[in-house]
Amino acid sequence: MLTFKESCIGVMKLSKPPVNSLNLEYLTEFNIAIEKLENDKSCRGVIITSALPKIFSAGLDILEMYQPNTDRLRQFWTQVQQLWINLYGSQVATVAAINGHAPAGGCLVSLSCDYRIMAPNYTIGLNETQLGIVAPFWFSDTITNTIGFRKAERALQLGYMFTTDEAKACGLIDKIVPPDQIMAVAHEEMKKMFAVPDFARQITKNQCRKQFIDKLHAKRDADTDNFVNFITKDSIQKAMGKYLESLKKRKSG
Ligand SMILES: CCCCCCCC/C=C/C=C/CC(=O)SCCNC(=O)CCNC(=O)[C@H](O)C(C)(C)COP(=O)(O)OP(=O)(O)OC[C@H]1O[C@@H](n2cnc3c(N)ncnc32)[C@H](O)[C@@H]1OP(=O)(O)O
Repeated sequence: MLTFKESCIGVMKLSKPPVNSLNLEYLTEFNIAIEKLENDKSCRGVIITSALPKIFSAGLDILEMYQPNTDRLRQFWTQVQQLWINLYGSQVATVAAINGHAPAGGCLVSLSCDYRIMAPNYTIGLNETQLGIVAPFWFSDTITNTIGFRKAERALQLGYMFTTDEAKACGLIDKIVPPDQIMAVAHEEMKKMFAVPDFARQITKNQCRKQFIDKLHAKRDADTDNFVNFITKDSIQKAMGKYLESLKKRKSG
């Protein structure tokens, strides 16, 4: 993770080649970095983007979920939950500068921010069902809160990956920006949020989001148990094995 501060704005650049997949170590690093910025009194905003060309993040590392060690799988999911809690509940203003594809967990990271700008000709969405897995309730809540129930239900059922244009049309992202302007526009959007007194913006954000974060807090252990039981099922392992194979075939084909 490349993290630096530009005045009162923290910039986090995901930099885990080849595709910024989020494994246990990287999620832990991500959480430490965001918590550090959150606790830095001089930091008012955070921009999340990718240091890699063409990929914002491929989402959760599928290899963590395929033929897993159960203890590690539990730790992995705890870090995924923590990342969402940290980002969705963040008191600083957050902008996702989506400069590449953003499937599944990559989409969730961006949906957890306050504002999303995206470069053209990429795809974004919660494609879990295409892997034969199910997005947990807090992933569904987050997309539903962004694009509304009907569109979210349809997109979740299909595991639909939106093009940048489609994402803009349904409100999954807020603005389409050429890649060379994405950081400049992220700073402009940040300034708009800074024009509102921090405490008023923060209380408003809490009013909108707290109930969803509280829901996960209340069910956190059960959510981890569900995840581990679900992922370790033979049928789910088979589906994930097939998906991994299809990724490799697509590459060679
Ligand atoms: C009853 C209710 C219970 C509820 C329980 C909860 C259930 C479970 C919840 C889980 C939620 C999971 C969310 C996720 O994030 S799952 C991850 C989904 N991600 C994807 O599907 C992305 C797949 N990848 C791609 O589409 C492409 O790789 C792309 C990101 C578009 C990049 O394409 P390209 O540039 O062409 O690169 P390659 O495809 O060649 O990939 C390069 C290598 O990276 C490997 N790879 C890709 N993605 C992942 C990944 N997510 N994890 C691990 N590895 C990944 C790919 O296989 C290549 O590897 P190699 O070079 O060895 O062949």
